[in-house]
Amino acid sequence: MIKNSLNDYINLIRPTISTDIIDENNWQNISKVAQYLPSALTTFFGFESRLGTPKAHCDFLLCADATETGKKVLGDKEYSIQLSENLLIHPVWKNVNIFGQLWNDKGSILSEKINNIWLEFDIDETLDNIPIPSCFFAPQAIYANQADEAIKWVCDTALNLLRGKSINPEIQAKLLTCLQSLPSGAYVFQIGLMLARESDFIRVCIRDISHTKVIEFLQKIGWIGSVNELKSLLNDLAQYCDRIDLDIDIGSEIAPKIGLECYLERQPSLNPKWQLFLEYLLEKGLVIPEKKDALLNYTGYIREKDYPELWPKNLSKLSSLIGSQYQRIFFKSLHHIKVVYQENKCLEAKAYLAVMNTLIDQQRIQKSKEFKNNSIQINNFLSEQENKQLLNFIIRNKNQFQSATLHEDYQNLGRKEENYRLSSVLFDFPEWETIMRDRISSILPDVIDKLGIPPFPVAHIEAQITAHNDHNYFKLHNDNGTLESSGRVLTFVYYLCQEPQPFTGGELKIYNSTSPENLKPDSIKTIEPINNSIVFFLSQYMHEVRPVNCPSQDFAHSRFTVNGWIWRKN
Ligand SMILES: O=C(O)CCC(=O)C(=O)O
Ligand SMILES: [Fe+2]
Repeated sequence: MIKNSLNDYINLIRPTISTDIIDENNWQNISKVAQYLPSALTTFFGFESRLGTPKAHCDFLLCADATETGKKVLGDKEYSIQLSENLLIHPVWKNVNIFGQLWNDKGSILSEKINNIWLEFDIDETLDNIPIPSCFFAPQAIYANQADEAIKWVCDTALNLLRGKSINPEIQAKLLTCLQSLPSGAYVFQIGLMLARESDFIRVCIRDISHTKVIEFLQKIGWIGSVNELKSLLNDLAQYCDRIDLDIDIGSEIAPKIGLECYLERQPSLNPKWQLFLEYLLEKGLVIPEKKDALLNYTGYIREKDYPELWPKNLSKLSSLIGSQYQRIFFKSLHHIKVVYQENKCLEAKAYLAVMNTLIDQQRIQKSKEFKNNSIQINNFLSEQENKQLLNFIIRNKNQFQSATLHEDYQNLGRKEENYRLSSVLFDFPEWETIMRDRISSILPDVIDKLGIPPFPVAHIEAQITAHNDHNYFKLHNDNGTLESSGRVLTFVYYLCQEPQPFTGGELKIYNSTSPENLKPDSIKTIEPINNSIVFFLSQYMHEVRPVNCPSQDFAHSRFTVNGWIWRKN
């Protein structure tokens, strides 16, 4: 229908997405929407998948960003690409366009305050009319102390324009109460109207609200629902997720339905917590097995050379201009999973599957590929029986452990601050040390091969046993940064603990960097301390042990490791 429509992008990614997520019929309906929208509207779009039902049906959403052409398409009259006339006959699109015009006006409050806009389309079975979006915008963070100032522009300008009429004063008052009641540190990152659903509610999304503060906040703003149920759900989710954002709907009352946006760092291949989280959702009946598997396989990227015939024409033209150091890719990632809670209703989970079209630096890709292989984790390293025996040995020898912080060995790391490392260590365990050394030696050639590093002559294997109990950690360091430690080539860490795991946290994070100065947060590898697994990595990489949370504080419940270093002969 229009030239260079979003359908060019849809057709490209379509073959790479499982039919357990989006079936033929759903794709057709998504295309009916996308044909109206210029691809210049977005570099970041995605699908909302209901996980509990076998129906492979997603809704479609896209983000128009203030720093990209998306903003211009929505309302810059001078720009070469405009919203289609066919859309603008509808009042909702007219309002979006008027909103977009003010957003594009440099001196305006919207131009100052709004970072991006999301348009969300409910994809219906039979979709013959023009698509109508619900609309969310991302304001600059709004904290409690900015409530009075924010409420004015949010209601009088932003929501007013989108809705096409002023917001009911009762709802405005409720919104103000919500903003004022935000716990310290928490902020609103998104505000939306369900324009497609004829609902008067205002959706408010809140970030950096600790899960322990959610209930207090909800009660303060007058939410009615089962506090105990929600509390136990939040406690469960907090164990699997790195962050939970809170979505509430504000009308003259707070809606009983609460959305919990669950975020995990990185993608499933680099963060095993995704799998654990999805298994939890499966156990609760919130995701069907097919969709769980499809989600775990969703991540990936698409390059021009993979699908030359499907590659959008306008992008091919661009790629000849940008030169060979940069390459455009479509990157598919799991954005987050939302769990929806409402008293006396079944819980529901929805996944947000993102597609990002971005330029990447070839050299950087190569580097991070190399890094991905620079640690390996092997499960079931000892037999089940040995694993239990070693654990019992450690627990029996509790009194032989000494504080790690004070030990001279760690003074060698060049970090002498007292609180750099908190844990306790056992240095003397000759029988088990021999067993561990032998086992490690026997697989070492294979490990070196898998890591893709050149073989090196081994001098000796140094080992110790470490216990991380409640609030213990090991801050960022590397293991061979001093003259004395420079002969260490590989670090190994064998994890053991009681089952089920009596602590949370304690992940080992390995950075793609050998110095603390240029840590790249986009290439961190997270290792979960899985019982009876062993990890090997290059000692030169910066790494840290995240704080352990071990509520019982019982020594026997610690995160134990037999850890050490493989030295190079020189
Ligand atoms: O316990 C771990 O996961 C890593 C320990 C470590 O970095 C060390 O002992 O140097
Ligand atoms: Fe270390």
